[in-house]
Amino acid sequence: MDAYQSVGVRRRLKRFFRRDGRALIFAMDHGFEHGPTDFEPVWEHVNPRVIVRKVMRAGVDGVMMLPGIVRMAGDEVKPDRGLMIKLTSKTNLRPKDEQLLQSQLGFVEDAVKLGADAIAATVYWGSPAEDVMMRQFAEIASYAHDLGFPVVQFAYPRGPYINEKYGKKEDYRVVMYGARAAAETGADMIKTYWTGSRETFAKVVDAAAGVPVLLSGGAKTENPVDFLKLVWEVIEAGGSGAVVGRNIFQRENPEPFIKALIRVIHRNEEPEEAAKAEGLI
Ligand SMILES: O=C(COP(=O)(O)O)[C@@H](O)[C@H](O)[C@H](O)COP(=O)(O)O
Repeated sequence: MDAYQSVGVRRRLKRFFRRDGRALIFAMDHGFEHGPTDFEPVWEHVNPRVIVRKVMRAGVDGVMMLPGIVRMAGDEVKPDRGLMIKLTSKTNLRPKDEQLLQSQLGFVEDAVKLGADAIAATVYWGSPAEDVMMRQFAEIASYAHDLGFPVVQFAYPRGPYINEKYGKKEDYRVVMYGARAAAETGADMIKTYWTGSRETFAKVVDAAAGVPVLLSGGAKTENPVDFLKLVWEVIEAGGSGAVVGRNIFQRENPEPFIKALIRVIHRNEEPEEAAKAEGLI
């Protein structure tokens, strides 16, 4: 028989994924991590209740937020969607070299009290502060697993040595390394960068050895079809979906865009076809 906790981890993880094993998750930690200027393109979305209501209506599978935003807008998250609460972050206000550390800003108990279905933390693999973030992740994961909660790792290679050795943090060799390190540290879901091609992203998925790998959205693309194409490549590479923030909340009318993303992720529709069906082109 399974330990009780294993059942909890599996059940909660399923709240994010549809039967196809894929998910579209809305990310909204930007007010803290990038600053409220990220919301300026569509200022009404600075209010989490407004944007969360829209993304729920459009059909996202889950949301990711920091604890205080869950307190403000958690009631808007429908009970049949996954709620991911992230317990580490950093502001953009720190001195640059200290931005290679994410600090813990909440505790597993807080996430449990707020009704989390999964608990997330970032590790900047290769950062001078890697040791601190590894420990944070280990402590969060150990306690969360004990209580039956899955853990999500934002596995981001980042730091001066990576730049020196690989030229950029999106080099597939380091993204793949980060994904592997996430799997080896007990992550139940991994969020990471796009590596630039289907072939290289497929290697990242392989390196994660069965732990679902989701794309971290990135900056908004002017042409919505370009982002749909990117997500299409992720799915073709064996990725399990995407965690998307700016490409959703920086659009004046995010609902048809989300519906098009759902068509690509869950119905295997080609990007142009999905965009046409939702009136984006
Ligand atoms: O991971 C984050 C920031 O990463 P960054 O330091 O900007 O590379 C999160 O703030 C976001 O949740 C994540 O980037 C997803 O949001 P978008 O990139 O799609 O806006």
